[in-house]
Amino acid sequence: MADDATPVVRLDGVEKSFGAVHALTGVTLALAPGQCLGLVGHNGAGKSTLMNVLSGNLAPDAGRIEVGGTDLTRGYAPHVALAHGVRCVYQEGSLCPNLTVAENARISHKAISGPGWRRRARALIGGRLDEIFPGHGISSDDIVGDLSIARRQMVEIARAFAETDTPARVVILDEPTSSLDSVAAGKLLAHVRRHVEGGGACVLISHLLGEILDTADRIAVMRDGGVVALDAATAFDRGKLVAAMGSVAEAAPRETAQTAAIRDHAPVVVEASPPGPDSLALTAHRGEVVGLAGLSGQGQTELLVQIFDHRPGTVVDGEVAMVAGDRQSDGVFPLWSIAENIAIGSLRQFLSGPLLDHGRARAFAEEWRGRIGIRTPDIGNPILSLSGGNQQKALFARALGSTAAIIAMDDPMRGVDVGTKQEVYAMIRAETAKGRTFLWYTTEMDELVHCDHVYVFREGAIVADLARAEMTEERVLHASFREDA
Ligand SMILES: Nc1ncnc2c1ncn2[C@@H]1O[C@H](COP(=O)(O)OP(=O)(O)OP(=O)(O)O)[C@@H](O)[C@H]1O
Repeated sequence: MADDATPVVRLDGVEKSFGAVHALTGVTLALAPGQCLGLVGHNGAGKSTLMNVLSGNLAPDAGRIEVGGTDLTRGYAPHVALAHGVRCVYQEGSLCPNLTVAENARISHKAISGPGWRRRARALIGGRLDEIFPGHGISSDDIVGDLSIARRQMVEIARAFAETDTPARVVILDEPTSSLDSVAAGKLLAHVRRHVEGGGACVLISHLLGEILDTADRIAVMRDGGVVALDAATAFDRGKLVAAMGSVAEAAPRETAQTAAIRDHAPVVVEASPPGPDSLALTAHRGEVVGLAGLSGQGQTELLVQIFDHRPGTVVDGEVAMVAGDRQSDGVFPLWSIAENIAIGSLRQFLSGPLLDHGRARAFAEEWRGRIGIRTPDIGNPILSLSGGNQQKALFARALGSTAAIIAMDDPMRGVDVGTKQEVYAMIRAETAKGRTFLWYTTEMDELVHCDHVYVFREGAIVADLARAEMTEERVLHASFREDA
């Protein structure tokens, strides 16, 4: 780490507003070569907006942008940022779904052109994927839209680190591990360290404070559009970060005794079985929190969808609501308002004869905005005006506000800040006390403590059923890999 070197990037007094929302209120931040800067803050704090300014996608209302000691403020744009080696892995993904992995690599590497470009694009992206995520299972000829969200995230990351005519001087990673399981996340974070130790620079945005503390050299904490703390990573611990972000204390996992009693209740999902050979079957009781774990893409989402759809062969006693993890593809209605996105899960409650009572639907959404803390000046604004984490909160509100007895959650905490997570965990506990059942697929190992028991998935089958008392990260990982692998 070279603290005294010329900053590779310097932002000075950057301001940005969207109508009444002051997303950035005068941010000054420098990044040295050979440094990983961790950036944390609550949902809507301004992290993505700041990175969109740095990558040239948003013009600031005021302030200066310097790259490599040169003032580039006037005319700064994505192609200027790229030409100066500033790369960005976007939270919502920026790949073209109808193109192949290699074609997507070609789009951001214009130096690959002329005869044989396809072969070179394949080699470029394939090589980076092999280096960062060995065993990734992605072909350079795969159509991006056919890949799981985790694999799309891997391609996006490999593309940002790939180098042709300009080196990757600064790689901005906006919640890069949100869809990766713990094994793939570990590979990425090890690569980030290799990158900075080789003289590159990274900005790492994450709501997983452990990975920030373990990976970053310096940490900046943002709150309400400004940087409120900035220091060496060693000066922080989890508690200090949480306090600087203005978040709430952590909820305790529920008692094992409570868990045992639930098994006496009637099952609401009976023997739901994924198609994999020799699979155990999933059973969930009234008032139970059932975890689905394992490496990502092992059939967890497919089983949730099977239960959500009440497909033949699955006995489900009650209505099911789903919280989508891949919010861009399966969750938000992008042309609708925040209020409409929340109320759509409960429309029957708002029927007045054959007509919809819009006033009641809006009041319902307004109530949920307060309960789950969606940061917006107006619930009638478009859903896409919300930060990523706040969009995810709207999806929670849609499911929790419905009358469904069973809530299926597909890795639902992607992009949700630590404070909100604690509030959602508490809401889940309160709802189970009223008899609701939760089926909860998570790629965050820490969340499994909130489950009564956990099914571990491997290659489309359930291979283990771990009770709370016997659940450790080691056991989950052990079951996630084949004995002979
Ligand atoms: N295009 C936009 N139109 C209107 N408001 C926007 C737009 N983009 C961002 N905002 C607002 O700016 C504020 C900062 O959003 P930003 O996405 O930067 O937050 P964030 O810290 O990245 O949050 P998260 O952790 O949820 O990703 C939020 O209040 C958000 O609603």
